[in-house]
Parts: sequence; C-alpha cells; structure tokens
Amino acid sequence: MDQLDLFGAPEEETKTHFEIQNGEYIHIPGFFNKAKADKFFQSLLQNIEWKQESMNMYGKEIKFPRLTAWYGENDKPYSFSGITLNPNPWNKELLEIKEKIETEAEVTFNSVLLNRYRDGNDSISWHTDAEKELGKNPVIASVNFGAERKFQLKHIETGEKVELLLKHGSLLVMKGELQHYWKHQVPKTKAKVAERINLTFRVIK
Ligand SMILES: O=C(O)CCC(=O)C(=O)O
Ligand SMILES: [Fe+2]
Repeated sequence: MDQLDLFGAPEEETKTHFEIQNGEYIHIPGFFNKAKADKFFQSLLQNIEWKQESMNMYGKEIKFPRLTAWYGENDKPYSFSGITLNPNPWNKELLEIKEKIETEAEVTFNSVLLNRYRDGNDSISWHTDAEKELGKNPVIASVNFGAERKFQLKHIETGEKVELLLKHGSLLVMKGELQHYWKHQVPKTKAKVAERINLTFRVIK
C-alpha cells in the first residue's frame, strides 16, 4: 500500500457514549487511523513549543511532571495551577485536528492545552477542568497520540472510579456536569512507557 492509501484508510468507527452519575463522555478509540495518528504525533513532537513550566509552592519552585504548551486565540489567556499562559497562534496540524474534532463534538473550540508525558514518571494529578473561564458544563475534547496511558475519573462525593485506556489516535469528549462532579488524572506508572501527547480542546469564554 502506498502512503496515500494509508492516509485514506478508514477510521475505526466504534464510538461509545457513556452516561454516568453527574456526567457523560464519548470514547472513540480509533478516531484517527494509525497513519494519521503517527503523522500528527511526529509533527507535534517537533513543531510545538514545549515548555517545562513550574509553579511556586510555599516559596519553592516545583516543576510540573510533564511538558506543556498552550495554543489558541490570541486574546484568551488561561490560568491553571497558579500560572497564566498566553497562547501561541494556531498552527496547521492543530487546526486540522481541531476541525475534525469539532465535527464530532459539535462545538467550536478556541484553545488547546497540550501535555507531553515523556515517560511513566510524568503524570497529571487529580483535578477538574472546571476553571472559571470555561463556564458551566464545559465540553472538553481530549485527543491522544503515542503511548497508551491510564486515564482515571473519580466522583468527588461518592469516590466512585472509572478507568479508561487512552490509545494512540483516540478521542475522549467529556461533557454535561462531569467537570463539576468528577476529578480526573493520568497516574505515574512503573511500567516502561514511551512518550505520549495529549491535547485538550476547550472553549474559553
Ligand atoms: O493527559 C490527559 O489525558 C489529561 C490531561 C488533562 O487532564 C488536562 O490537561 O487537563
Ligand atoms: Fe484535565
């Protein structure tokens, strides 16, 4: 098969819509076919302005256990974990990904936060994506490239847990009340894992 055929290979259509207590999410493991996911993964590794951000805790500089980047509309700065990021302008591959996701999520996104987990030591700990700028019941569209990692959700009141494996090329759309009732994390792992890139598309009001 030549490259054109590979890029034209159909995406895996399987899409599951989960309704859980106080929230819902859609999971499409094969949202991008392997050739497209490989292409995006390589170009994001190279073309994104990855930064090692840190936050100040009790006068101590603490490095985030992952690299991050923020892209989107110029006039929409974003604050999280005590830091404020000014976005880089959209680039070609981010716009291509964004367009395809918007068709599925039925939302027009104006920003994306990128996380790069270099190995199993990199992680993101329990948090919600319920920042004030995102308004009520935000839709968060999360795309995954590279190594497969566990993604866990935990209900803030009941402690109920849900665990997903987010594979290369997958899409997870979180919506409804989910961000107000559930925390999520990508835990560290002792397993030997390669790099992973996650993109969360958001609407900043
Ligand atoms: O890497 C992931 O799957 C999640 C990232 C995340 O939760 C965030 O950026 O807010
Ligand atoms: Fe998050």
